[in-house]
Amino acid sequence: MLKQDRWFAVINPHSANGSTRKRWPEYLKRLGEEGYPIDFEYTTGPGDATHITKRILKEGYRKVISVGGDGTMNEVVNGFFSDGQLINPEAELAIFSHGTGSDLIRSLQISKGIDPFLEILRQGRKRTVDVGEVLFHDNFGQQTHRYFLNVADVGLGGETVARVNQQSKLLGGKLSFLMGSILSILRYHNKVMFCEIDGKLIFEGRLNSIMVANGRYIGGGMMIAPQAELDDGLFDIVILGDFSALTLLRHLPKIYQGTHLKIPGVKVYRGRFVVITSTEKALLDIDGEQPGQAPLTFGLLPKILRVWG
Ligand SMILES: Nc1ncnc2c1ncn2[C@@H]1O[C@H](COP(=O)(O)OP(=O)(O)OP(=O)(O)O)[C@@H](O)[C@H]1O
Repeated sequence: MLKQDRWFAVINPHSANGSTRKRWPEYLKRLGEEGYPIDFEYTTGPGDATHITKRILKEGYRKVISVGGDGTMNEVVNGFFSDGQLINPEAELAIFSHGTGSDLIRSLQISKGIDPFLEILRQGRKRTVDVGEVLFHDNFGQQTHRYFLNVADVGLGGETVARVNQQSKLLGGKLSFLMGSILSILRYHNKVMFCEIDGKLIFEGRLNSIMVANGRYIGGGMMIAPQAELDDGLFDIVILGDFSALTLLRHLPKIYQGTHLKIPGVKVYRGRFVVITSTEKALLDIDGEQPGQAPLTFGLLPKILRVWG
């Protein structure tokens, strides 16, 4: 079989608290038995999934599987691009979610596990989805950029992810993020931010956080942008206003259910270009990773990436 017809899996052995390394051989065997022989490589550390993906796409592979959590998927998506363009516009991504949080597959309405994954391969269903791009300052103050499929946010989410990712996620994604969120809500101070959408200043003042959403879920299952569509060519921008910690904690169940948009102080907009600045240090979260901080400039690449599922 030619490289372009074979699947290549990029595997983060460290994901799901290390269980991915233990279980991959059994999944590989099953995939082979079902008629899907798979080439693969384990990542060796943060950022490696991007390098591996770029390399194999340049070698001629076209079908890539991300095996790990949301962080791995984000790194793999970043590997589809080089010099601001897709390395191969025909390339395709399948997501075998084996992490703790799994917010992207919630947005794609894919279930976890080898059987639903095999079903996706058998059915051959694909969607062409939008990809977000954000320019930001990394934690050393250098300007850099990153692509994302799901949700990027600034403010409380950035602080929560920084906290949760420093700890083990042995309690599972949902509980780890819930506890991280509660601790962060109690310690966080709302920040003055300015938000411009498609050239118009739509918000200036003190607020809790701004979500720039392509998908719907963050934080291990909070439906933060219930109306977002992965392929509508637009971001849903959700602003959580100047809430006190107690008010936010009271509303937390509504955020999990996606019924928070009617709460006074929550605002939703749609747009394609978003600029966010802050007078204070405001941390960025991209697909569950915390790579830097504001100022942020977002753009959307409409219907650009082929995803199985
Ligand atoms: N070989 C490796 N060793 C250690 N860390 C790695 C390795 N490969 C990748 N990473 C890093 O592991 C981090 C977590 O990965 P990932 O998000 O896929 O798993 P998770 O935390 O279990 O899942 P989720 O984000 O869905 O909760 C990422 O920041 C990634 O860069």
